Amino acid sequence: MNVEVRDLRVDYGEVRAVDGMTFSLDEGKIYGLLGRNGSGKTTLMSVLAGFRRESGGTVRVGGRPVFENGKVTSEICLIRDAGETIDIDKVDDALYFAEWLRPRWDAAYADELLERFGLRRKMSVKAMSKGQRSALGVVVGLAGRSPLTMFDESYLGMDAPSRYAFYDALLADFMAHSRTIILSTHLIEEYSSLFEEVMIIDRGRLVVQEESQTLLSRGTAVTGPADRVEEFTAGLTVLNTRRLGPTASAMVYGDLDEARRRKARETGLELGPIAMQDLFVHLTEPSGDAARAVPSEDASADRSGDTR
Ligand SMILES: Nc1ncnc2c1ncn2[C@@H]1O[C@H](COP(=O)(O)OP(=O)(O)OP(=O)(O)O)[C@@H](O)[C@H]1O
Repeated sequence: MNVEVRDLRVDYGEVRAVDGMTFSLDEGKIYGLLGRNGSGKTTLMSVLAGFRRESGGTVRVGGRPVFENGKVTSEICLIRDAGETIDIDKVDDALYFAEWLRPRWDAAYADELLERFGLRRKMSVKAMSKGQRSALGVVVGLAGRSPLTMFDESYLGMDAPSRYAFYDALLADFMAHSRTIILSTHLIEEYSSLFEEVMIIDRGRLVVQEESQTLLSRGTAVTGPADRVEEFTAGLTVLNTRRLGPTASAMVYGDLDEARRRKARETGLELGPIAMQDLFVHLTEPSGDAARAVPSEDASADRSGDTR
């Protein structure tokens, strides 16, 4: 299901949690939603799921408004963190409700996933560990096959083997049953290979929306003698510089064409990739407006109010 958001604002009293976001999401893609604590990820997804009404702007999912629109919300699933299912008695009840709510529910697949995560239908939800409750959320989110499925830090408490089982199941099921998936996470490196596109939000605003590979290709680590690094990076957007004695390593954001890359190598500089997590940290630096200084085309369109 495609998503169209225009100038979205969400206020909690005096607090503006989402501050004028405009973006579009395509059908059949996996999006990573990244942002520091309190940047507005949960609020944004709550509005996309129809749990909360927007304070201003418009939200359309599959071309239709979402809030208090049962036809649309039955096609949307937002799995939040592990505490949410705690009021439900047994795993069986959680699955019963999920099946009742979700028109595309696949019961056989739900059973397969339960087994994969070591869960049983008779288990008491209250007695489950945090990781087991997260795994139950994953089962509900995947077996629901909702055309817009969102997982909001749904890995909390899950150990590494369970998280990897989640990533494998998500990719395999997405390949078999295409839908729009949004994954919000702080485990950026672990998740990054799942994302086709990345959205970075900062203080309620969208600062980057890029294909994952494009975003990664915009970051380059330039390493070598400090004076040459300084000379080479003059005029470029430098997110961060580290010095170790006479050597410096600068994190450059922006496209470096082949001529520049050749020049760097000829002057004895090394060029390397930057991890998505490092890019994220520096693009959302509270002190500097790095991302705002070097917006992606999509995000700059967002701020100027253009449509994509
Ligand atoms: N119910 C609420 N009442 C008042 N303010 C709220 C409420 N929920 C969220 N906020 C505020 O809105 C802002 C965005 O919060 P939100 O939970 O959407 O961020 P987040 O990006 O999901 O954070 P985290 O990564 O820590 O989960 C924060 O400043 C938060 O304090």
